Amino acid sequence: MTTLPAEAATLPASPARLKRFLRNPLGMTAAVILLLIVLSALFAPLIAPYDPNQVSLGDALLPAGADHLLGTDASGRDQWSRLLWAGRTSLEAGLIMVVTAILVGVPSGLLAGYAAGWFDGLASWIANLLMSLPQILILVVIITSLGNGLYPTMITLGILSSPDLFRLTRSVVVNVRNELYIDAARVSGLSPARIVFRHVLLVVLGPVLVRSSLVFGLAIIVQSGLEFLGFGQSDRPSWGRMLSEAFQTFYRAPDLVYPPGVAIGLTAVCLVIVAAAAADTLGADRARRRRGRRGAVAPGTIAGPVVGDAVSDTAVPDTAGADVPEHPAGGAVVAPSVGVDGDVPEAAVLRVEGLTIAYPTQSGDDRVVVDGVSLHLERGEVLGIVGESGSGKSQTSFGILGLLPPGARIDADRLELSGMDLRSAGERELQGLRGSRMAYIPQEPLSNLDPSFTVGHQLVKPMVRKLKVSRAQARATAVELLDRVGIADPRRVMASYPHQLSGGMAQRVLIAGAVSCDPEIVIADEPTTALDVTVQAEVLDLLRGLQRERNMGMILVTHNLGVVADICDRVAVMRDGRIVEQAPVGRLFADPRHEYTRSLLAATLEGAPSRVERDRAGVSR
Ligand SMILES: Nc1ncnc2c1ncn2[C@@H]1O[C@H](COP(=O)(O)OP(=O)(O)OP(=O)(O)O)[C@@H](O)[C@H]1O
Repeated sequence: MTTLPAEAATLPASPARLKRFLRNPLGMTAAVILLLIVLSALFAPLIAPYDPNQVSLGDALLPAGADHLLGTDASGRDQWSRLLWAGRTSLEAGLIMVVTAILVGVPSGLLAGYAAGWFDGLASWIANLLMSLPQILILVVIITSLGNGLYPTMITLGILSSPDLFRLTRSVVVNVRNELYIDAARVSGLSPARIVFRHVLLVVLGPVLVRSSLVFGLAIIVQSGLEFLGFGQSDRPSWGRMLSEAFQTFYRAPDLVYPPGVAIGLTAVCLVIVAAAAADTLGADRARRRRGRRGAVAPGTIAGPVVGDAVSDTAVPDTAGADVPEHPAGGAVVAPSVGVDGDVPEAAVLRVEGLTIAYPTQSGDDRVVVDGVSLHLERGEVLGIVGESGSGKSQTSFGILGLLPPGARIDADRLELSGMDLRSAGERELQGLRGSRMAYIPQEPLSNLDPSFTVGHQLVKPMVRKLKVSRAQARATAVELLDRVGIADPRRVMASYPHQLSGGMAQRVLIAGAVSCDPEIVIADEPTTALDVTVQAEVLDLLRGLQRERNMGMILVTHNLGVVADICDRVAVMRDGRIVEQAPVGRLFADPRHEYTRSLLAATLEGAPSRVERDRAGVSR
């Protein structure tokens, strides 16, 4: 998670995507045919030589000729004019159905997939119910009670086909919501609604558009079928009605079935081909991005673990900052931590006292994962939190940021940022603090950038929103920041997408984003774990440099005592949710007092004598 990839207002320009689509000859041909069909329907009043309903019994069943391009029907009506006008009805019908299906299916799918919980259960149940209902029976009931107008019929059909889009949207959102860049957006202080509109909707858009074209084709076929069966308005020509009428005179004029039949078939087939070509284009795009994420690792960097692992490893919360529930009075909070926080200076920017985080278990007891942790952070200070995996380092960080998942119970005697009590802050207030006063730097740089937006977008938007500066100002600051974090060609990188960056570059971008709104504290959670050793040292130097320049308080979560020795002022050693020892770095390395600290140091030094022992032996460092 990070403060950075918060917002992006527009869809990224995608000339490459368009080019790929244009290079697909089948898709292009189908798109052109569709366009001609739509234009001819739109301009029917101008193009059609006759009134489509003008009966002239004297001209009945005339063959195709100069006067009547496609001949006439049994009532002497001009077939070409009827075909053009009928296109309007059929396309309008398709549009009504597809728009209804989108309006019903997509928002509900977004909400169900993103918020989950009871709404997901209810919406999925309704979708299953709609899919199991006999649709033709429902249509007959609707037509009988509301009449056979185009709107009631097609809206009903739209509602009946919305479960398809609901399921598609929901499944895409369920996948996307676990992406780290969505967590990053939460840390940056975006509300759930903004996250959905800025980040999730964009990912859903492609598959939904593709599926909607198929629904459109289906709508035209279904509407034609209904007209063929005699449902529909007799005063409005449609392809289905033309087909039905042609069948009535089939033995006398069999050719009359061709124009409406070809129009229905051609439109439906073209829609399917365009949908398939669009799906191919988007699929190639996604594959490229995935390859990019795995492969866009520059020489000297290594790819990190897969996203899913990263999420579980770091126990990233899975929903936007839930309201922080109280720890149950007298709950299963075990003995307080034996860690020592020393004297807390009045100027401390962050004060945490007795922080306890617990999760309910199936047996009904609480499992305490952070147990009475007390720590503080001054401006300009770097506090390292070290400890083995699962010791509660990340949970402590998320507790401070107010980003624990639902179900987490949190309690603290004190939790203050510059004197502000975070325990009583509401979710909106916390959203306001995250990304501006409290920033976060994650361990998975590439996964924490939204692949859909350029680096520039992802740097500029949070500044515009949080600092209320103009886009131009934010852009200028972003370029300066990229330059400061050691990116060689900031303007080019601003226009790049995350898959075009190496892991080290992406982490520099995230660091630039984290400090862009001048936070009071930065929490860096294993910021160098996914990077190559050579890049690690540079990134640590960068972090230390920025932290000093901007006088920020920084919490550095790490497994690595070497990193602590390099850049931390104080260090807290965690084990099993408790701080077992907390001391200035020099003291801790020279004179580790807790047995666990000594074992950590011994493991780090791989059997080498401790500094105390070396000092005693007169060995200089
Ligand atoms: N949502 C959750 N529900 C229940 N337990 C959780 C949840 N998230 C984390 N935990 C537990 O909390 C404990 C502390 O996890 P945390 O992620 O803080 O460890 P960590 O020290 O940061 O480890 P690592 O260095 O591997 O990231 C772990 O035992 C973990 O299983």
